[in-house]
Amino acid sequence: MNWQRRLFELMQPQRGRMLAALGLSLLASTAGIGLMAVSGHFIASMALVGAGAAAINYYTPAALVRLFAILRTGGRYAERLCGHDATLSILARLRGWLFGRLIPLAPAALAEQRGAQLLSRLRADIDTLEQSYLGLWLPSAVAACSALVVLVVAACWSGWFALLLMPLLLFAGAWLPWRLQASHADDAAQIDRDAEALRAAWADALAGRAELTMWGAEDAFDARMEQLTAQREAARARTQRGLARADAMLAACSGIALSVALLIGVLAMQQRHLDGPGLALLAMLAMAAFEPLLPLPLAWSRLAAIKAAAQRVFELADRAPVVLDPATPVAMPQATDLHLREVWMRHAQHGEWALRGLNLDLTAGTHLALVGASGAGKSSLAQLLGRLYPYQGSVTLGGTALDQLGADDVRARLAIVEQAPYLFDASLRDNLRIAAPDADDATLLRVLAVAQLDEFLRELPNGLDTWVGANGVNLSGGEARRLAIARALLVDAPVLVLDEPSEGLDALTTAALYKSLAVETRGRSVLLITHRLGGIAALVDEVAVIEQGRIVARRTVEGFAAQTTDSLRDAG
Ligand SMILES: Nc1ncnc2c1ncn2[C@@H]1O[C@H](COP(=O)(O)OP(=O)(O)OP(=O)(O)O)[C@@H](O)[C@H]1O
Repeated sequence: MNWQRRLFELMQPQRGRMLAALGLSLLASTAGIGLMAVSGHFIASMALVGAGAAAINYYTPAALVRLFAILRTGGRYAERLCGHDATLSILARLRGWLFGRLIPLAPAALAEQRGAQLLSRLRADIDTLEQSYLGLWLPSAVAACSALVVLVVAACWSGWFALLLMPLLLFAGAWLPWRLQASHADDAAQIDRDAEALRAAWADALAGRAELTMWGAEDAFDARMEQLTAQREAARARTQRGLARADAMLAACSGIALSVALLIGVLAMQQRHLDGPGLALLAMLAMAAFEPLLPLPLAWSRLAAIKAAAQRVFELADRAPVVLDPATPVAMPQATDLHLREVWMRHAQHGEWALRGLNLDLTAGTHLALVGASGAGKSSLAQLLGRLYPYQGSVTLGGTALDQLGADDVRARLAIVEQAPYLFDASLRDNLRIAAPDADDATLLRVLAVAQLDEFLRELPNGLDTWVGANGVNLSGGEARRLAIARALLVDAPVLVLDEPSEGLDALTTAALYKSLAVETRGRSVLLITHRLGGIAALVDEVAVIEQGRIVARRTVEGFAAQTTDSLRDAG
């Protein structure tokens, strides 16, 4: 299905408002043409009366002038109201539709997209698509219908006049805008590419300002921005020149039409088929016929951008989610033993394997640490358990395959605190309540105490109402991580997976955190992912070692500590 059809289908629910705006716009436009033509006739008649040449019926044309003027002004006002209402509804629908499509894609099917860049590009694309109705299709439809009305009126008076007017209208209303958009398609693509590159550069400049300043790379960065801006402006200027040429040619067409009308009109006057006011009406009609065509060059210069935006949006929306919920999820088992057999997983479809035939058992109530070097695959395992990425091999929870269970059911059993948890631009309370919307303040304070944030909270003048900022920017890394741990504790899930919870914490706080977590999670399973071994004995009973995506050893925590000491002694 081509992109226009799909776009129209998406706009279908707003069909009524769109048609109403079209009708009103057509009314305003034809009333404008009528006003010009009747005014010409009326003024010429009045001049003749003034010269004493004739007596005329004053009332009918005066009433028509008033009627057309009212219809033109009122129609234009109502059309704007209705058109913008339709556009805003289309915008809301497009945004909602796209958001609904994107949610199941993140993160696996959007692996190659950067969050901020994706967001700003989609925003720009949706804004461009929003213009498709009001900025392109509506003026085109109005111009076509108005031209048809003028041709019918002209044909009623003289077939020749209509025949001569038609090619001029076709040239100005169809060929000119089409030619303009075709000859500037490369410029439109260039503007689009440069805008995308500039958006990415701006996102980098804002996020990486400190690095750019620190390493003295600001000038090079600024030069790149300037080059992109200059390139885009050059393409814009070429398009503007094309637009100016098209406008001039349109005005020339209108002038030629006027000359044709005068020529035919004068000939008709000689044969006494037309009087002076009739000639003025004809001339004004010919000129006014081109008025609805004036927005067309600009409207059609938008076509390439609209097409590119639609194709990008549909390409993204058509992507299949990589992790699919089963059509009929199996009922959640009571048991919570977790078994992984020969599990392979990677982040991108053709990327490197992060887990390579991993085997791991976490029977109910076990507290296990997963340790390994950076890049060994620890976080990948947490992401797999959170059902964010597909896998090969067998993963069972309570004896049922993980991919047979509903994703929400799995998440209710498995609470996962990621290595870089996301915090929302909201208060501490709201960030916690995302996990348990009904939790009261006492419950929140209790889990914050378990996460060793009670002292921190006491020092905050606004307590739970403290604003954490976008992605917890107002908190330290360690505070943000502990807030995420507190949030996970609210779920009361039988299996808790903690990815590097001690990152950014001093040894004393780490020890206190592990101790309170040990009490809080008694009877539940814990998978502690870490590369910092200090203090883990307070929380876990066993340690599994991961290397290059496989478990290579598993020991009691005491056995592991003894072996590590021996290895260090041997190395020394
Ligand atoms: N989003 C991603 N896209 C592509 N590859 C990834 C992604 N995340 C991790 N990887 C790759 O997967 C492999 C395992 O990474 P993972 O983050 O699981 O390691 P880790 O043991 O948790 O390391 P660290 O202790 O440094 O966090 C690495 O080779 C890494 O480069």
